[in-house]
Amino acid sequence: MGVEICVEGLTKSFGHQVIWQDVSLTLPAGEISVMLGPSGTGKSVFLKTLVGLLKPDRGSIVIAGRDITRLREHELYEVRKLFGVLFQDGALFGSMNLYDNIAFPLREHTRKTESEVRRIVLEKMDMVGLLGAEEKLPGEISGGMRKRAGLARALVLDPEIILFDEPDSGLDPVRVAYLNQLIVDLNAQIDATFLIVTHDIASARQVPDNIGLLFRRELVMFGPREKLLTSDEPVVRQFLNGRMQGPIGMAEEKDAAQVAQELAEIDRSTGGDAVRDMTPRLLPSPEITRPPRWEAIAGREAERPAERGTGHGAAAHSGREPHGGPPPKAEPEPEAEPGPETRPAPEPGTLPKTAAHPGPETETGTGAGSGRGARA
Ligand SMILES: Nc1ncnc2c1ncn2[C@@H]1O[C@H](COP(=O)(O)OP(=O)(O)OP(=O)(O)O)[C@@H](O)[C@H]1O
Repeated sequence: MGVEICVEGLTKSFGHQVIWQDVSLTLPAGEISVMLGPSGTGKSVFLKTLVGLLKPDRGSIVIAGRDITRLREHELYEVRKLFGVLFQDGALFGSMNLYDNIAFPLREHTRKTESEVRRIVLEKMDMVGLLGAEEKLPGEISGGMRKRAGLARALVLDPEIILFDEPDSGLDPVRVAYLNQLIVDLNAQIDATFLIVTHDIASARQVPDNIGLLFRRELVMFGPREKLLTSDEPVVRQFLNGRMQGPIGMAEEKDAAQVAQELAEIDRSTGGDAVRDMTPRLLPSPEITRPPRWEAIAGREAERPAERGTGHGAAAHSGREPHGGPPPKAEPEPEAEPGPETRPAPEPGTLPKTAAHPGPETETGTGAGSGRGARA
C-alpha cells in the first residue's frame, strides 16, 4: 500500500519571489491526486520539494512518520527510496536502449543479479505495454512510448509514491487516453500513492480521487474530485472548464470588476450550472483485478448511470469513453516520432535516487473523498 504525504504550512521562495505559501494538504495513501494550476504557479517546484530536491522556507512534509524537511542528505536518500518519478520527457538516457534505461535504477541502487534484473525489467515493460521494444533507443520511438518507458523505470524499485510531472505533455489526445488508462490500471495493480501534475483538464476530471489547484501563490483548494468538479469557487470553475472568463488572465491577474462581469455573463448564458458536471470516473481495464478501493469507486460510479454521457460531462470535455477499451498494450504507436520530445538525456546524477522498497500486499480502503483540503 502507498504511504500518506502530509504537507503543512509549506512555503517556497527563490530570493524575493514567493512561489507558493502556506500550502497544506494530505495526499491519502494509495489514492490518485492531481495538482493543477496556470503555468508558472510552481507545480513542478512542489513535486521537487516533496521528493526533497528543493528545501522549503517553512512548513513540514511528513512521509511515513518523518518530516523530510528536517532530514539530512543521507537520511533523505532513504526517504527517496519510497518515490518513483516520471519526468516530462521520460528523462531517458539517449544512448541506452530501453532495456538498459529501465534496468538502470536496479543496477545502480541494488545488488540484484542480472537474471533478477531481467525478470523485473521485463515485468515492468509488460505492465506498460512495451514488451518487445527492449532494443529500441529513445530517439527511435514515439513520445508516448518514451513516457511509458519512463514509467517502467519509475516502477522497477517498487515505489510507494509515484510523482508524474505532466505525463500528457506533448501527446495527442488518443495517447493521453491510453496513458490515463495505464495510470489507473497501475494504481489498481500496485496501490501506490500517485500525484500527477497536469494541464489536461479532461485527465484531471476523470482520473483522480483528489484535485488541487495552485493560483496566486496559494493552494486555492484541494479535496475530493467531486467537490472540485461541483465547486462554485471562480478560479476552480474557470480552470476546470478551460475558460478565458474568470480570475485567471493571460499574463496578469484581472481586476475584480472585469471578473464579476465575465462570471455574470457565463451564468446568464448557461443558466449557471454548465460548469458543475460530474465527469464519470475512469475505471481500471476489465482484465485488471480490482482491489476493494476500486470496487468501491466502481460501485459509486454505477450508482449514477443517468449522469453518464449526458450534458457536458466526459463527452464534452474529453471526447473519450470514460473507461473500457483495449488495454495500453494494444496501443499501435508509430515508432519514430522526431520532434520536441527528443531532448538530450539528463546526466545520471540528476535523477532522484530510489531503491527497492516492496510494500505489503494489503489494499487500501480509504476511497475517494478522504483528502484533507486547504479550503475544500
Ligand atoms: N531553481 C530555481 N531557481 C529559481 N527559480 C525557479 C527555480 N525553479 C523554478 N523557479 C521558478 O519558479 C516558478 C514556478 O516554476 P514551475 O516550473 O514550478 O511552474 P509550473 O507551475 O510547473 O509551470 P508549468 O505549468 O509551465 O510547467 C517559475 O517562475 C520558475 O521560474
